[in-house]
Amino acid sequence: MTMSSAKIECVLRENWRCGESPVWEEASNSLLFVDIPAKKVCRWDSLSKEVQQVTVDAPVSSVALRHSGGYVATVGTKFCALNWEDQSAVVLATVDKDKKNNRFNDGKVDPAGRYFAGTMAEETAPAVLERHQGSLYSLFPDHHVEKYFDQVDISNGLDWSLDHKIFYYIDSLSYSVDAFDYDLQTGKISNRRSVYKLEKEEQIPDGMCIDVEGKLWVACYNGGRVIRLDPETGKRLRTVKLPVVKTTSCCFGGKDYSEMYVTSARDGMDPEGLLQQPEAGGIFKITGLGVKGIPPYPYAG
Ligand SMILES: O=C(O)[C@H](O)[C@@H](O)[C@H](O)[C@H](O)CO
Ligand SMILES: [Zn+2]
Repeated sequence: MTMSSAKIECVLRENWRCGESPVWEEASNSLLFVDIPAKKVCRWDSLSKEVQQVTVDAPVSSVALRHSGGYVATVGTKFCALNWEDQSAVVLATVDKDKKNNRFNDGKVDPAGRYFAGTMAEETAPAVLERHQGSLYSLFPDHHVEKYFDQVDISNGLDWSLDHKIFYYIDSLSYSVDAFDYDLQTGKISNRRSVYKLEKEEQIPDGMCIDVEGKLWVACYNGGRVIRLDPETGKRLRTVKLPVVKTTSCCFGGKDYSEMYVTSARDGMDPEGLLQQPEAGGIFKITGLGVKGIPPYPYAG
């Protein structure tokens, strides 16, 4: 089998501090993403190339579409509804009330419209933090929150298998991509196991998304790459390197979800690294991968 050759282009060079949570919004031909420490939710119009930004009052770690309009986002330790027009955020639920140093990290909506997101202790430097402080939660459509487990270091990438029977999850400092059995009816998870352990040069697993063939794409923080994994065999199928080392997350978007978008960070880089990687903190578009993605699910509440 020949692998199609990928083309990588930096489409936005605004040098975000920590770009994360890319989400394609088909209705507006836009890429949504966040800059966590800058407390910004951004929307890049792929046709006009304009970026709009909404600034919130705490680190914002993920954003998702909302069925009833607008978006939802994880801000600090709160699940919020975001109204783009008047730039307001309404709190839907708060987690980790006893953990003042915690914040949410990555989040994504499941195929039934529940918004999953996990927490972590705030970092003093990338991947330097008090360990085991995080938990994984989901916000149900009726706005109640369920907690799945605690003892998480850095709650990160997540997605669901195409048949909705498996939930994939990354706790970054475990250097593993894990799977759980998933019950879509109840939103319950069980039977945790590892499907892939990262190799040393792949560094820290961060954001993740699934493609139409059921294979997983994982952005490797400090590894400057996205890797494609077969969760059934545990084998890495492909490595696509990017011109920046702090690749944080990935999603499919564009026409028919045939393009991949990758976010990156510049926080934590020294002046020399920034000189060598002027596109650090940019948003990248990868075309010619030869495989498509699936549309993101909107929050149902
Ligand atoms: O965006 C995230 O997931 C974290 O908030 C970031 O700080 C880094 O990606 C992390 O340090 C890598 O492990
Ligand atoms: Zn992340």
